[in-house]
Amino acid sequence: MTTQALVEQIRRKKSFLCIGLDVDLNKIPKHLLETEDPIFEFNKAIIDATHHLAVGYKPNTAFYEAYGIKGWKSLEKTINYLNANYPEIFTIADAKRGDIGNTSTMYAKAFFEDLKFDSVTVAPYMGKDSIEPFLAFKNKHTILLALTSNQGAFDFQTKDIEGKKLYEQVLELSKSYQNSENLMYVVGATKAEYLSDIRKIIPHSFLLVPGVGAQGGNLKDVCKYGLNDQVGLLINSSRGIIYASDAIDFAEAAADKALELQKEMSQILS
Ligand SMILES: O=c1ccn([C@@H]2O[C@H](COP(=O)(O)O)[C@@H](O)[C@H]2O)c(=O)[nH]1
Repeated sequence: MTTQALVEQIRRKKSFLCIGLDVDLNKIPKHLLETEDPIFEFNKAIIDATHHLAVGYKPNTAFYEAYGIKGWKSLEKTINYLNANYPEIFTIADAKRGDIGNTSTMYAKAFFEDLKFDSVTVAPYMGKDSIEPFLAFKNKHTILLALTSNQGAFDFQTKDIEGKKLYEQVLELSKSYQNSENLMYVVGATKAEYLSDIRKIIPHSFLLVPGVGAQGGNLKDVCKYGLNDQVGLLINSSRGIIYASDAIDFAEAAADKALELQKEMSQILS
């Protein structure tokens, strides 16, 4: 998907919401456990109930890998279902990959060619030759971890190195990579106070912002400095939406939570 198609969808739906599909079999309604593929049935119901309110879905691959080959099959069915039924939706494989060049190419093929995701999250720690293989794919997006939402972000990412914070170095250096127009960045909603400085370095890039909802991040705080002329934000909420109810009405309850965020976004955009 092109960035322009994503921006058009955001403007049409008045939403920049991304719903995280982090499926935990201990948290989903019990009746689904009797079906052949509970993870897929759960995702399908959530997607059907919320697709008009969200512009993206983000399965975190850990929640599928944890269930072995069955989990990977559920991930494949989920992305195929999205691409077949809602082709306008932006899809993110939250896999946090990155390795030496030839291995990164294989990761990129797995997520962009085999599973046909629009984007994948990548860790920047191994540098340029670990990231450029992902960037080589046209109309696919590489979402680089910049300043993450967790407490451990302060262990390394905010450390001063030669007068700049490490995450600032990541943002600046990555702009010089080949095909850097295919880059987006992860910035946690819990780090909203850094967004004004971040926007000085990457004013035009899209940011994937997890941490709203269960982690305590706030939509308004993020939008204050995070928005740009193309909106430039994808706000993710996973547990706060998909586990709104563990009863038969789970999909409707998720839609209600998604609607609350979409309404707030619609107001902010107008
Ligand atoms: O900095 C980061 C990077 C990724 N995540 C992921 O986003 C979701 C957040 O889930 P919630 O339930 O809305 O808290 C999850 O998949 C994380 O692994 C993040 O939270 N922070």
